[in-house]
Amino acid sequence: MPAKIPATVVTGFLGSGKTTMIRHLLDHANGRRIALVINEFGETGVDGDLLQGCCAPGDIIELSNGCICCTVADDFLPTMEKLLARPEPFDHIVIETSGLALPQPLVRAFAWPGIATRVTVDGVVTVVDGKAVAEGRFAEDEEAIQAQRAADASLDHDSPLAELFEDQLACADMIVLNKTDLLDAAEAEAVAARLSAEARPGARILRAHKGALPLDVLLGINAAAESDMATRSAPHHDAEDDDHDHDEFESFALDLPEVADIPALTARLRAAIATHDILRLKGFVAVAGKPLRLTVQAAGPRIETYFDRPWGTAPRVSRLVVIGEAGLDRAAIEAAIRG
Ligand SMILES: Nc1nc2c(ncn2[C@@H]2O[C@H](COP(=O)(O)OP(=O)(O)OP(=O)(O)O)[C@@H](O)[C@H]2O)c(=O)[nH]1
Repeated sequence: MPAKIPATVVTGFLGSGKTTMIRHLLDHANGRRIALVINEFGETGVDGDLLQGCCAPGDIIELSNGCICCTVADDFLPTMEKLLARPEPFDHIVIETSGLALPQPLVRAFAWPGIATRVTVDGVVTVVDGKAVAEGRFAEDEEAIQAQRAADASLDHDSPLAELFEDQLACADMIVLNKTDLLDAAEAEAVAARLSAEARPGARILRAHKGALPLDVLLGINAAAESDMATRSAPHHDAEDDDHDHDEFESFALDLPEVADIPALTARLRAAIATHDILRLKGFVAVAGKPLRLTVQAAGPRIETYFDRPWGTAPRVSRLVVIGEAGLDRAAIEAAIRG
């Protein structure tokens, strides 16, 4: 029987640096043929666009019908079948889950008949925004939990952000403590200690800047993760409990006219993010007089803008995707960003 194709599942919260790490990996693939499956939260795909040119065009598949962990049977398995049916086999498959996905249901799908004999999960790599952890963005608000429990004795769950974070860590073979450039030595130590307390035994924790880790470190872990799922659940979950919906989070796209003043746009974005607790914002903006499109990225409070490539024949449409916990005040956010 031919050897199974190894697949790496890359997970990690919104904006932690998954796409950046994968871009680095693909740029250093040294001729290895890697297929990429990308899943994003929200209907506008930004990651696939950012990764264009890294693989042969047909080797990137975007799944945009909702979060991969909820659409495994309808979307993910047929996609794998198609990849496996290609006449030229891939050396490796990399799957970037959405920042809101639970990795467990996806990894479990690799045990399904039809897939199990042909692919194996080489490893689950969880990317962590070290600065966000240091700032306590995934920490429990103990007072709020106690107040909720006091009000409803049957209630036994943590904040959606904290639960997701724990689930993503509990599944990992390797945890990438990313964004070390934003941490001092003591913060980095404290974050690493927190991660190792929540990681499964034996999971490696690697520090990284912009996810720049060698391919041979990220790939080739040989974990066969689909075969030991019982060890990959966070304490708040039963081993087989994939119960998960995304009602706790929402996203919308916002179209803008051409922008003349980038610092003014950034200031409006900063104010909107702070006021409305936006978790993630990303997209492309047309700037007056500029042939290149402006990529705009915000992970929590930090905003990055850079010109990446000419619009070419694509319409100069400025579009930003906004993601936050459910209940975003869309009208107010739109007004704040438009100015
Ligand atoms: N300062 C700093 N920024 C980083 C680092 N790695 C990634 N970023 C930035 O963080 C932002 C989000 O990075 P992405 O790679 O798009 O994150 P992601 O996890 O793919 O995001 P989603 O797919 O939306 O969940 C971008 O602005 C990156 O340039 C890092 O090591 N340091």
